[in-house]
Amino acid sequence: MRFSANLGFLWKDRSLPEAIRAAKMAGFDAVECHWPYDVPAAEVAAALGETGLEMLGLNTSRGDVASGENGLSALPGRETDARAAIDEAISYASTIGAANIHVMAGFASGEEAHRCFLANLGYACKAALPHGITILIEPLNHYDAPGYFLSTTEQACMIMEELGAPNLKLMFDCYHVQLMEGNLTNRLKRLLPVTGHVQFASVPDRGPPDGGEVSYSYIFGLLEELGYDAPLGAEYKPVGSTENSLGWMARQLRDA
Ligand SMILES: O=C(O)C(=O)CO
Repeated sequence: MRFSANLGFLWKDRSLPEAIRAAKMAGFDAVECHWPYDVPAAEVAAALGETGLEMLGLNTSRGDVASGENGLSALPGRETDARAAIDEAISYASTIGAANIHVMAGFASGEEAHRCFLANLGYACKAALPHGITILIEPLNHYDAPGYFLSTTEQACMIMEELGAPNLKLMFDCYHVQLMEGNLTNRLKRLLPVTGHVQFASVPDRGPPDGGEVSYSYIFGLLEELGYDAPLGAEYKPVGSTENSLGWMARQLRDA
């Protein structure tokens, strides 16, 4: 069982290179992040090289955060900005050797938004392919992100089927999926072949995975049984220091 530290939430008080070093010290097998763009990619690449950790993925930029944007790729009329964000993510990911890019849809609904998202994802998949990069789409729950375009794995599957791109996969975040759809066991069994990355956090608090309504020791065991051996993304919000939130990992690795 291997774990990836999501540095969008863990060691958020440190610079990205320092957070990578902290994740290594704490025993994580990999790291992932949200929006690394204000840190020069060379600095991130140096910290990854020094620690031997792989950056599994990053998100496309959200757009104008001050005005409440949370992604651009499903916003009709914003194709130029969406594709610039995709190009930026591909350039950053290829410099630091990140294998996945989560293309963020944004707040939108309806048929026009669906067509816009498909077209931008088609652009992203084609541009990412020569770099060996996988494009991920992630359903976000409507409690944290009301009005976000992509909110269920069912919708994500329809999009993946319609586009049919070989490098388009699902980001299965157990936290979001449990809040929107539940039935985690059957969904993981069914969707693992089209899943590019798995993330987790307690439900409903988005805290460490040792409390709340989901038994993650069961979910981690299930994933292992299903032969999924990629690092699992710890994307939770620690209360207090990240180090003090890591008891779950020590227990998990001890009991494995
Ligand atoms: O909320 C998430 O899971 C995201 O990756 C977007 O920030």
